[in-house]
Amino acid sequence: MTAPARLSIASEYAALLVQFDTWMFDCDGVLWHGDRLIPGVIEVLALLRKNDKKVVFVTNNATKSRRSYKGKFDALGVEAHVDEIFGSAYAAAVYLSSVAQLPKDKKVYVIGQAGLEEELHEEGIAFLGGTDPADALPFDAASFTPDPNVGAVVCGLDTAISYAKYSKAFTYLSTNPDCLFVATNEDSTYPSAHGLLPGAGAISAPLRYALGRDPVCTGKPAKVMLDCVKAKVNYDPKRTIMVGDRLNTDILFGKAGGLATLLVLTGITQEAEINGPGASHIVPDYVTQSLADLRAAA
Ligand SMILES: O=C(O)[C@H](O)[C@H](O)COP(=O)(O)O
Ligand SMILES: [Mg+2]
Repeated sequence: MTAPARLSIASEYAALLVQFDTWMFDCDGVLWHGDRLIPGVIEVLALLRKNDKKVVFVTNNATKSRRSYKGKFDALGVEAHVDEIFGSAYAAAVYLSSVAQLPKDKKVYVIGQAGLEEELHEEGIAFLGGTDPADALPFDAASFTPDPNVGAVVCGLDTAISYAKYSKAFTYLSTNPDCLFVATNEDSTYPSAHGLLPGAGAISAPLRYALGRDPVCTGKPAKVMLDCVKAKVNYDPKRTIMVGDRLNTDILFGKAGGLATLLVLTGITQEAEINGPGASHIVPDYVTQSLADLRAAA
């Protein structure tokens, strides 16, 4: 199994800058932890833009829409434009409208937060559940009447998850064989500003177990996520690099898309997963400790 090239000297970072015109960045664990920016990120992104590089952000975090991510970038002082931002909430909405072609009279039952609702709305898809306060009330099976127009259940990171939400989603999916089951992403953990927390994959897991059925995943490494990028961004895969912190989403996404891959160790992946006997079979092209290391290329 080939080993990744461990970057360490300025000339190696400078060589990457010359070799790649388009830089795709994962967000959680690469740019920030929660609302805490990783030091050096602003300088590196500014260096890339100064060198006329294309910058794209591709996050599996479905809690925010592209528009609300633009607000987060602005608040953190990071230059970003809505058309450079791609989230798994957007990919899920595009999947439902353009790939699954959910009939216009059908609705989506949402397990997730405002980002998912905003992207569904933007795609003209009606939904219920999500952040609706009524959905947080205790579940009463005797009085629950499923909405007959629900044609899909979409599950994303939901920090207000409840048994009531699981029961409604389970009812829609178990009583209607035609009801689509979509997961925005399957990240097992979320690198918050205060350490790891359960990720979206841990939110959909109880439904998968109860149903004995796997959802269609629209986030990285799924092809539909890269198709969303391709539809808006013109790039040459041979001169594009994907920078991520998780092997089974970001690096797999890059490899599947024919991109070069750079793993950073500021997020999920630990050293033992890329070196030694327990190393993963998913091998990035390059590894560096932090995105900030690219400042050496200046
Ligand atoms: O859903 C999750 O678990 C998190 O959003 C996860 O951190 C994915 O975010 P990304 O690293 O793709 O920005
Ligand atoms: Mg990440």
